[in-house]
Amino acid sequence: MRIYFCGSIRGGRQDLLLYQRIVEKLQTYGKVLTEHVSHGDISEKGEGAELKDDRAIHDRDMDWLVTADVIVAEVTQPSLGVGYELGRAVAMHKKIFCLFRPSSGRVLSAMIRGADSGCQSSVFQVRDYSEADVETVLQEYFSSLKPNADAH
Ligand SMILES: O=c1[nH]c(=O)n([C@H]2C[C@H](O)[C@@H](COP(=O)(O)O)O2)cc1CO
Repeated sequence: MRIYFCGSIRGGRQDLLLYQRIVEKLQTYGKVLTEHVSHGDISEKGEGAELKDDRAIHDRDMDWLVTADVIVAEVTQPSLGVGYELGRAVAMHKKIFCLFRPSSGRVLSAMIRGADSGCQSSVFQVRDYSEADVETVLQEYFSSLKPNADAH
């Protein structure tokens, strides 16, 4: 399974340690295309600071998004890039799982929460969770996916 993980970079790196736990868990289900989002050496300046120009980052990520079987996004730390990736993924009819921590004190954007139709089979799902439960929540989601998603 090809998994595209979305997490804040220029929106702020406060949740980096949690992204690392998420990516580690996701790697037990398949290939994480955007593993770099969890790398501690990428600051809130982004990869572009040393490595790549912004167009190269955008085009590479969109190519990965096209090939992804499922998108997992940690949406607690607001990020324009994550919002953009999710909008593009919706247009591609991808399966999307968003994770939000109410304990942050933030209120999730209506454009993300409102994209979840509320039914369990929705292709766009938003899950409220607490940090301690992140692995369990991911396990529940991946075991609910149809077996043919594993074919890649
Ligand atoms: O350097 C980067 N590399 C990269 O892959 N991204 C992608 C992956 C992340 O899920 C998302 C983060 O967007 P933002 O930087 O606006 O928080 O955009 C974003 C940046 C910087 O904007």
